Amino acid sequence: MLLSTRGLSKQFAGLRAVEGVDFDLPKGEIHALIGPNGAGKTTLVGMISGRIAPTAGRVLFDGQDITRLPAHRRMRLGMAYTFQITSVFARLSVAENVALAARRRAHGGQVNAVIDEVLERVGLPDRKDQEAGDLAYGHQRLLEIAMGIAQRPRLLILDEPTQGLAEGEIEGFKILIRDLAQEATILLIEHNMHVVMELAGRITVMNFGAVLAEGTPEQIRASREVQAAYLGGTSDAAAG
Ligand SMILES: Nc1ncnc2c1ncn2[C@@H]1O[C@H](COP(=O)(O)OP(=O)(O)OP(=O)(O)O)[C@@H](O)[C@H]1O
Repeated sequence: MLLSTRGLSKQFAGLRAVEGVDFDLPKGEIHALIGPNGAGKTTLVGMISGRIAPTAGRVLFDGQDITRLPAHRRMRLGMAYTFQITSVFARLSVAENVALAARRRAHGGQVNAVIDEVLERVGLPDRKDQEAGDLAYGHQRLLEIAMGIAQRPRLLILDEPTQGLAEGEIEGFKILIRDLAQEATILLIEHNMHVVMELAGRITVMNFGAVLAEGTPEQIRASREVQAAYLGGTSDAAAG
């Protein structure tokens, strides 16, 4: 396993946002985390990445207990995280944004090589010198992914990466993720069920802070519990 959680829990005041989650992510998998709004997905991933301190439980990365490691130390171990809301530096150029991320792992002349390589991979090589804030929204999301890849992560966590993307951009995103999966394990919080069903090898469904179901896309699509969580059990919500 590249990543495991055991009994991972977070309470905000009286609210149990995440409760006793045991989660396992094998190396090389594309894994989707889905669930209704407020199910606890972002909180769970926040505890995995080190942005949120758990109330109870443990996080293991490549066999090491990292529960108490700060986020920047987890990055150095090979975790990269892109946010739900774009987090690019609007006044810096595309290349400068990538350089900030690349310097976490590369040095000197290597940084320029990493910039060229990752911008090529996400399809933004022509945008290198443009101010990031001037990019179209979909391109800003791709830039964020480029910043993630530039850290050469072993685990890449993407929080709602296709939100706000146009249909054509989503096609490009799927190709990009399949390509990235050759070298990194991918954990994807995603609301677009078509993307989830096409990309994910396995899916974990959360509801009310707990894991409701886990399985292949076929198993999740067929699960009555999952259908109930999404639509009161009346339809095949998980299919689309
Ligand atoms: N900092 C916080 N303080 C208090 N409550 C919070 C905080 N962060 C999240 N919550 C609550 O915890 C619960 C889980 O939220 P979380 O954002 O993890 O869900 P989610 O599954 O990611 O939802 P969405 O799909 O809408 O992003 C929600 O009820 C939310 O209101």
